[in-house]
Amino acid sequence: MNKPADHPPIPPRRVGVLLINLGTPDAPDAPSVRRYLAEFLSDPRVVELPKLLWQPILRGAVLTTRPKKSAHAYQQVWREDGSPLAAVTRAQAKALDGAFGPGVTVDYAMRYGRPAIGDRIQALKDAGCERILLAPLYPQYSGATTATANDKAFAQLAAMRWQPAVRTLPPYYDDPAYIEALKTSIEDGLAALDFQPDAILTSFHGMPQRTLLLGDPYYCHCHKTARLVQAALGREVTLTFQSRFGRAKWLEPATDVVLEVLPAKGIRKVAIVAPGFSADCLETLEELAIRGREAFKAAGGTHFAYLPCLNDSAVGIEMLRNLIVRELEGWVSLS
Ligand SMILES: C=CC1=C(C)c2cc3[nH]c(cc4nc(cc5[nH]c(cc1n2)c(C)c5CCC(=O)O)C(CCC(=O)O)=C4C)c(C)c3C=C
Ligand SMILES: [Fe+2]
Ligand SMILES: [Fe+2]
Repeated sequence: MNKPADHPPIPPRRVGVLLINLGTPDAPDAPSVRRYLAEFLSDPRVVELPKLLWQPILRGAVLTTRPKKSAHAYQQVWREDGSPLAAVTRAQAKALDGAFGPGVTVDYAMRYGRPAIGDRIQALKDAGCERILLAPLYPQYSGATTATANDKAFAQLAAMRWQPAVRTLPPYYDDPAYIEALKTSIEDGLAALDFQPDAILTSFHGMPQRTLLLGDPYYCHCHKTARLVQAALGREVTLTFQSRFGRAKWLEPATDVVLEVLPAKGIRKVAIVAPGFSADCLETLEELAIRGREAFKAAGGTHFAYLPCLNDSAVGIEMLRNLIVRELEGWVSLS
């Protein structure tokens, strides 16, 4: 049967992989940070307070003070190619594009800001992707990260007449490929130091403690990752939670508090790593590598090293490639 002359174009069938991360401002200035924070902190998966209570606080107190302070922090870590989180995620997508054969396109999107998840799903579909793997790059699951990224993708699907089939990448907090990549990366980082640390800290982004009681597995996923990293390294690691936000009680122990008390306990040399972040970002480069170092030294610490995230390192990309190949099984043959 012939196609009617006005039939919509049909591109060749492809598979898409969409890497998703949190998102970041477009520029390190207060108006851009304000726009970003307004979207991020209005997400009910992130701040779980009734809208009528939270929006006045957000619009009144938070968005009038925090953007300026955060913009200053972003300026400390901004790169020539933009925000570290955006630059690294872009590099990860580039490194993985082509790694799954000619029929698979790898792209990336951000939950907040740009490139928007909805736009990239539509672009993949327009390019012929009838099957899409959504890959939120959070090793440990939480409602505030993994779930909201998937929600946003599903909201786009809800508006599409011809939806692609989708799969989602499960959290990989205990995946041997992830633990092995962390082990290699940490060992390489330690070997390059001119000192041997008395303690290794694994710092994970915090969450309100209430989320644990409400059934979010994030806390347990972080603990399992830390325990497996400890076993893989064959030495003790100390788990901490960073980036406290707001007045509620957050998961403990807090990274900044631990860094400040360690020197008094005779631990004056530390190395700190952030296994919960797939890409270095404000929270690692400014909060840990800059402010963490200052706090530790001010408290009497003598040696401090921040070990980078897996980013687009060879081991990091190989790990992501392994996870993704597994999830694409049955969609593409890659033997
Ligand atoms: C890796 C997992 C993350 C969890 C869990 C998470 C929870 C969470 N975060 C906030 C508030 C803020 N986070 C901010 C930055 C930020 N958070 C993550 C990751 C997780 N957040 C990343 C990767 C980043 C960095 C973004 C970048 O541009 O580099 C910020 C903005 C920066 C600032 O003003 O400090 C806020 C605010 C809450 C409330 C929360 C849990 C409910
Ligand atoms: Fe955060
Ligand atoms: Fe922070």
